[in-house]
Amino acid sequence: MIYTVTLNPSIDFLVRLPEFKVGEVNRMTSDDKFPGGKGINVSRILARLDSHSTALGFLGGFTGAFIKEKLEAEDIQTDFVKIASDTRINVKIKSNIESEINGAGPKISAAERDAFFAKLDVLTAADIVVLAGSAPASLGQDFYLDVINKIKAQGAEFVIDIEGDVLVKSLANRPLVVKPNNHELGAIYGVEFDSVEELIPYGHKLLADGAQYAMISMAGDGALLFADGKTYFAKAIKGTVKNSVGAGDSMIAGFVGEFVKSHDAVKAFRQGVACGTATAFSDDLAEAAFIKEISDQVVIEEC
Ligand SMILES: Nc1ncnc2c1ncn2[C@@H]1O[C@H](COP(=O)(O)OP(=O)(O)OP(=O)(O)O)[C@@H](O)[C@H]1O
Ligand SMILES: O=P(O)(O)OC[C@@]1(O)O[C@H](CO)[C@@H](O)[C@@H]1O
Repeated sequence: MIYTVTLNPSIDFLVRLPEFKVGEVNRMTSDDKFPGGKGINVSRILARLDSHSTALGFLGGFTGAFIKEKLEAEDIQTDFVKIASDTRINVKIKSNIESEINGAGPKISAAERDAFFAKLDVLTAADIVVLAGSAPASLGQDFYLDVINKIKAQGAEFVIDIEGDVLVKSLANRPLVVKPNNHELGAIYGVEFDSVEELIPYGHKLLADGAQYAMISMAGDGALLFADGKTYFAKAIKGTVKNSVGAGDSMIAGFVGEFVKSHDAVKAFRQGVACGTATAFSDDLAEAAFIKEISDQVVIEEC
């Protein structure tokens, strides 16, 4: 069974306007509200690919109720800890430039934190847990290290998609796959990359430091896979970007969903790239038929 953990879910409030003018009243031309947060996005894509997952984390207030209702309407099993504070709302501005304003997240009490750990008691060696996105400020990013210890103690595998030094610290526990984007990878190792070639040694470093597989996503510049000492490149597919929010999460979902079935990392990478690309070219997360259409166009070559 695949579990996803979203410690800090969000309603993604997507607003469209022709030009965003700072310091003035801006009027939207249209808007949408989506259930968001990285782990939740992974569960939503998995469901579209007919892969079952259970979404875990913290949800509270009217915002939390909205997310739960939307996930249940998509037949996604949920087992969130109900919290006293409201789940955050993240604003995604689609305009002449794309901007995002993400909340710090609600207060999580000690009892709510303990209730979350109790949910992990069900994990077994047959499970994979996808940990994705920020932790609410009240928990702190180091909380992930305790969660990983618990997952390992239960004998389960984990996948981690978070920013910063906690990602690096998690590598020693052998995550199944990690997927920093090129900017996150540069920030982790304190380097700036001018070309794809310059990224490659750092992708192998992720494996040397403990990751079983690593992908590096590069938005409109494609993606890299590091597997069994080899490097693979997937060239970006051309298309019209509608909303790239969740492209990275879709890529993780595609990889994990396929890897669970075939244990073939290259096949899983292809599905990951297809899901990420299809989401970038969709208003919400991608639908299954579009993922299939894009998948036929993905070309992967060994570098
Ligand atoms: N503009 C684009 N054109 C083509 N493919 C794209 C584009 N944006 C994303 N993709 C595909 O989706 C993958 C993941 O996207 P990206 O690198 O933006 O992830 P991310 O930075 O983690 O995204 P996010 O945090 O918004 O979910 C890319 O490697 C690429 O294959
Ligand atoms: O603030 P975090 O947890 O880092 O990221 C949260 C978020 O930006 O990530 C998803 C897209 O990847 C969105 O659904 C959500 O709003």
